[in-house]
Amino acid sequence: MASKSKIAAAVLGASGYTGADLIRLAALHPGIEIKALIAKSHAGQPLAKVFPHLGVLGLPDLVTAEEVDWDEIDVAFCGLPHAAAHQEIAKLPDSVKVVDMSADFRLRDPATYAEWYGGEHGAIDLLDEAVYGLTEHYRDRIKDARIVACPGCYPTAILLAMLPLVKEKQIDAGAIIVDAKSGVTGAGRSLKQNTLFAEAGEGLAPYGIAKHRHIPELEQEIGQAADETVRVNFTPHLAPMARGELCTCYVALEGDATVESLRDALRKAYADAPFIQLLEDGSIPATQNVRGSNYCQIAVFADRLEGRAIVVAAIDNLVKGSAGQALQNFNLMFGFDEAEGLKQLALFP
Ligand SMILES: NC(=O)C1=CN([C@@H]2O[C@H](COP(=O)(O)OP(=O)(O)OC[C@H]3O[C@@H](n4cnc5c(N)ncnc54)[C@H](OP(=O)(O)O)[C@@H]3O)[C@@H](O)[C@H]2O)C=CC1
Ligand SMILES: CC(=O)N[C@@H](CCC(=O)OP(=O)(O)O)C(=O)O
Repeated sequence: MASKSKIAAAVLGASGYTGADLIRLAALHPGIEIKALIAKSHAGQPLAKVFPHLGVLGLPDLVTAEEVDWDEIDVAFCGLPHAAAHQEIAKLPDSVKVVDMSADFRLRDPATYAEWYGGEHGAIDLLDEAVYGLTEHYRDRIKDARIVACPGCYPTAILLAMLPLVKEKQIDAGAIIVDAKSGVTGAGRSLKQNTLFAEAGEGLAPYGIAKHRHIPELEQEIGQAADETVRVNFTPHLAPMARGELCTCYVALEGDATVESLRDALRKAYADAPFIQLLEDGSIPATQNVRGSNYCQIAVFADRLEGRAIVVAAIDNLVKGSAGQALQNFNLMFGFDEAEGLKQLALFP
């Protein structure tokens, strides 16, 4: 049993990459007791066998969701593939709060979900109660939510960089062009040809050009901030590294906006944000500066093209882009300091 002062947590998808990083972080959180680790094909195995680096924690073996006594669980962190996530979350009792790292509750319009995710949403009734979990922009709503839908890793970095500029009308919300790179852990732990070392290890290639499923998520959030329908140009690339995400955003300035006024907008938006690091001395955001940490580095640069600027954001896809942000949202939902359990710095170099 969890001691009364601790929140009892279950991790759905404990044999996946987001699940593993969630366990790594949550196990050291003073207010959490991890009570159940849930997997599918790995159910029945000791955690130490699935992830030897987590064996030192002495946590229970992996089980199926059916084996868990959900009356004992206060919160479920969900690191399941989309579609499977909403099916499993719909089975949980209302007494369990949910921090979902999948895409299933991010899009508010079920028709948009069906269009981009290749199938009808099977838990539409739960969509209404889900709050978008971009912590820095939804704090008040996250505090009272039962289900929090953590953003995708690319949208996390891009929206953190873009939303303050859109809200302050510093940039044209309908003319944002994003060139993004992700490490291969972004694709999960299951075997895929394009993430084999031989095929990803020494190359760089775009994918999902003009049709990646993070586009509707970006358009939903940027459109809401701009109060108009927008289209976003977004091209992700698979980069030869395990972790990390770098998003370079090319923007058109509005009115008399300048590089300085863009920096002012970001400074104002993130004055009280413990994990946003604004680089204003010419330093360049880089994945190696945030690796293993919950920080997002953002910097604004002048463009040689008149009336334009370049905004660069870097995160670790498995921390700020999923498990770290999930824990940050958990902290708000359960009344902890937002940074509890997340204060470690990047593992550099
Ligand atoms: N990787 C990343 O950088 C990010 C991922 N996400 C999202 O988080 C979620 C998890 O991603 P990630 O950890 O990378 O994925 P992985 O492929 O590494 O892990 C998936 C996990 O889900 C379990 N699983 C797979 N299919 C089912 C099913 N049908 N029913 C129940 N459990 C199932 C697997 O169990 P088993 O191994 O036992 O079969 C495994 O534990 C996804 O929705 C992803 O889109 C979000 C942000 C960033
Ligand atoms: C490298 C890679 O494949 N990345 C994943 C994004 C992972 C992520 O953050 O997003 P979701 O939660 O929406 O899956 C992709 O492009 O689909």
